[in-house]
Amino acid sequence: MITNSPLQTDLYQLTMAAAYWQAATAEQESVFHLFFRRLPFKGGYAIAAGLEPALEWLESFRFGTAELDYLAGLKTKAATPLFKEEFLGYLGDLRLKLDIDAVPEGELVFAHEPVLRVQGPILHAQLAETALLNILNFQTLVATKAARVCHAAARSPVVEFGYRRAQGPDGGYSASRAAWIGGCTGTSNVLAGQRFGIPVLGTHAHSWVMSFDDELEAFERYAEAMPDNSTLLVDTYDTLKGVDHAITVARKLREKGHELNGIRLDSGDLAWLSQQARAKLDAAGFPDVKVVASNDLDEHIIESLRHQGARIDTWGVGTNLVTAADQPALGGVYKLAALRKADGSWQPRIKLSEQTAKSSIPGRLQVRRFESEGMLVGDAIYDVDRSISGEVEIVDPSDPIRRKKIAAGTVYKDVLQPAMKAGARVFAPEPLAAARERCQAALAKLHPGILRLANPHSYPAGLEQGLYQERERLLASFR
Ligand SMILES: Nc1ncnc2c1ncn2[C@@H]1O[C@H](COP(=O)(O)OP(=O)(O)OP(=O)(O)O)[C@@H](O)[C@H]1O
Ligand SMILES: O=P(O)(O)OC[C@H]1O[C@H](OP(=O)(O)OP(=O)(O)O)[C@H](O)[C@@H]1O
Ligand SMILES: O=C(O)c1cccnc1
Repeated sequence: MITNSPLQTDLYQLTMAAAYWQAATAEQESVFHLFFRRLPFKGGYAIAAGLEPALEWLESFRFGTAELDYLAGLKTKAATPLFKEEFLGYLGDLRLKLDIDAVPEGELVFAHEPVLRVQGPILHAQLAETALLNILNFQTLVATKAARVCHAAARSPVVEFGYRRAQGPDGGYSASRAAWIGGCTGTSNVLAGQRFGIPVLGTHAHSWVMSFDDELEAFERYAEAMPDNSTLLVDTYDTLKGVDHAITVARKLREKGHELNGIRLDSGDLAWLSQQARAKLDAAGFPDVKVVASNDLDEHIIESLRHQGARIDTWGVGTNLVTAADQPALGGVYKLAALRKADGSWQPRIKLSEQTAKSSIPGRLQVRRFESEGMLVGDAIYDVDRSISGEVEIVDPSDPIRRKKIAAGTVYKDVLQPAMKAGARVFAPEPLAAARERCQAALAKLHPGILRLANPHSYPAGLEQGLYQERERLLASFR
């Protein structure tokens, strides 16, 4: 795995840092927000993930001798040093003094809402941008994909099998973590098991069967070695004969006081084969032997298989989950939203765009999430420096005609929680299971129409009316 380094950044962050330092604006107090503009997978929600590794990165931020020596060796086209020695001395002493307010891991997040609010000296906030985006974009994407896959599987377990096809060692490692937050039951990735406490699960490969002259012998030898942990892969030659061989082994195991765990299907028509396999296992007296299926599964195939009446108990999902194959990047951005003036007040900053919806949201933002009768009813992005109370009107920044009024007195919580103050953690790292539970609890509060995979209802998340007007005013001032 990559060890944390302050060089996990784009060169322009360091050249800007040098320029802030030279311009004597490095200490200018600023606020940035990390957010995305569109929900991934054309879905109705996203699941925030990656905060803990992001905090670890921020905490470990130090330029040591090796990093400074490397930067000292960088040259311009004119063969002069890119960075002044004095600036490198400044970097050597630099400790990030940022305040971080964040959406907790496993919590729901919607388009335009800050996943993180980063406040502190602008040079510090700038040096954190690239690593924060890298960590949060990917883990949020995979946690969301996992939540979709698990939703398709209804209550049956989904095991993440993706490490071999993930985007490199670190991609696979982060993906196992995020997939568990999003709802997977376990992973085949042993390192993720050790580091994060995720249950490790698995069957065996085709190579095991191919290493013997016949399949029955292969199954018998495996069951001898793993009498209480055998799920036999039955599709190497002829799947239904493979099921018969597995039943023979299940009988022998039972004679010795053990039970076969399951069989795995990895090719062919998984709906039909699972029904045939279930019928054979039940008829032979093995109703508790599970049918596991794998083979390029994703949420859409799983949903289709369930509608076809497939008798699959456990789903093994690799490639499409850990690579988020249908949308390989989230597109989260990190935008400056406010600067503190000499008198202590905050001055909003906005990035303009041709499309109003793509212009950034100014201010120091928080998200108020409203709930009625146990279900979420809407999110209002508001500026913490403008109080909101009474009836709240939410305006969709992509389509201002879409508005929703939330009655005064509706139950709410503010979603962003303090995570760091002046570079120090506010809370001890939580067990990963807490994020997973938070995710399950949050999804249970979403209307089924929003959870739907295809063409979901859109959850009312947008700008609180006062913030919307302030943004319009700022936009108009530039026109
Ligand atoms: N009943 C089904 N309905 C929808 N999709 C299915 C069904 N059964 C299998 N699939 C999916 O179809 C895709 C391709 O399966 P296909 O049968 O073409 O290849 P395969 O069985 O892997 O072939 P091979 O023997 O070469 O491994 C996989 O993504 C698989 O999950
Ligand atoms: O299809 P995915 O969702 O990515 O799930 C993981 C796949 O990896 C394994 O295949 P592989 O051919 O690598 O090894 P095997 O010989 O054990 O089947 C396994 O059998 C699954 O098909
Ligand atoms: O244990 C398994 O069955 C497994 C593990 C990784 C990839 N495919 C399958």
